[in-house]
Amino acid sequence: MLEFYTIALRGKTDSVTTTGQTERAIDNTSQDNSSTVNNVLIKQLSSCLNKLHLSAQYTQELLTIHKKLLKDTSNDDVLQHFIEIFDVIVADLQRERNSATNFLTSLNETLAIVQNAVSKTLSTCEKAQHTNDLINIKLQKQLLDMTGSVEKAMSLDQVKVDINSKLASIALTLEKKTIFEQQNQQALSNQLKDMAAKVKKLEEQSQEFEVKLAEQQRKSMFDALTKLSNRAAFDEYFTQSMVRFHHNPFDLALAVIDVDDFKQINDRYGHTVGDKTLQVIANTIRKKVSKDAFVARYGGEEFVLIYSKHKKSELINELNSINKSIAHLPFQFKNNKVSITLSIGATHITSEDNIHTAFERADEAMYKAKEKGKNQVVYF
Ligand SMILES: Nc1nc2c(ncn2[C@@H]2O[C@H](COP(=O)(O)OP(=O)(O)OP(=O)(O)O)[C@@H](O)[C@H]2O)c(=O)[nH]1
Repeated sequence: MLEFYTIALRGKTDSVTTTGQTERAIDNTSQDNSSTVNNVLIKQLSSCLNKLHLSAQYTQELLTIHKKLLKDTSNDDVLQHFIEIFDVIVADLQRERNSATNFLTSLNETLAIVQNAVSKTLSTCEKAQHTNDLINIKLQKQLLDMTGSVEKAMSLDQVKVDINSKLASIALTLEKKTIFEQQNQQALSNQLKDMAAKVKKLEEQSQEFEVKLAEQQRKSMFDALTKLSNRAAFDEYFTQSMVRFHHNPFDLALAVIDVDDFKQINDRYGHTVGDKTLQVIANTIRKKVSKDAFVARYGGEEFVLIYSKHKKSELINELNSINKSIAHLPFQFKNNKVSITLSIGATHITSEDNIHTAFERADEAMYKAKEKGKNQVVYF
């Protein structure tokens, strides 16, 4: 993004300089410059957008604006679309922040309620202990009283009367003690039930959040337009494959596919047709490619494949077959039959390779295929 801003600023300064000059100065050369700057900016922005993972709603909005951006060429339009794109990105970041903030707030509230319930339960227990101690003291006093009365009694009748009255008091105290204990137990059990419900709610909230995070993580690895894995998923898969390869070498191969003259499709038939074409190409590659190969949209009209079990000749055969399938697709735009071809570069990974050298070699092979007239596979 920083890189992108720098280019944007440079583009803007250039355009400001030219507007202050004479009419002749704003000639074809400056228009060419401005359009080149716009193209560089759009390319840079497209690459930044490919790395962004917004929600479905905002991805759709982004795609719509991106389409307009590719179509409109005037400086004002391009600038306006850039602003719209930034607005969408900011809105999505705000949404994500709100959703995380809401979850954390509700988690905090529930935790506070649970903490409150725990201290209430502890204080109820302490109070109950205190009341129990008081009742026990009272009972001990009543028993002591009874012994004293027996000692002080002058006749058996007086002993009988005294003992009966003291026993009645003791029975009353014991009855109170039982009632108190029952009530206390009920209150404790209610508080525990309440607490269990709160903890359950907390668990449910955490699970919901986990599901949301997993879903977001899953979406962040897919390309919204073609439904293939995206560049982030490719980077992760390729890095892991490289680690496995260097640990224990196997037939690891990489293919870079670029659609030939795709700009013409956009320019002649519009970006919606361009998008649909990319979807059809992606679906065909997905159907034709071996089950164990990994397929991703690298960005724009570029796709990448990673193979783990193909030797050179099998690999080239499969890539040629994919190329043929695409070339035979019956595209028809505005009553024109159009044939679409691919330039494909492929290479096997060697023990000297890292992810960059391997990718560069496959990319160079793809450019070689373009140089040699496109619609072919080149293996380096
Ligand atoms: N419709 C549509 N077009 C896209 C998308 N991403 C990139 N493009 C377009 O793809 C085109 C790529 O053009 P170039 O890089 O000039 O390449 P090309 O026309 O395929 O020419 P060669 O590579 O030389 O065969 C540009 O016009 C981009 O605007 C997309 O998501 N949808």
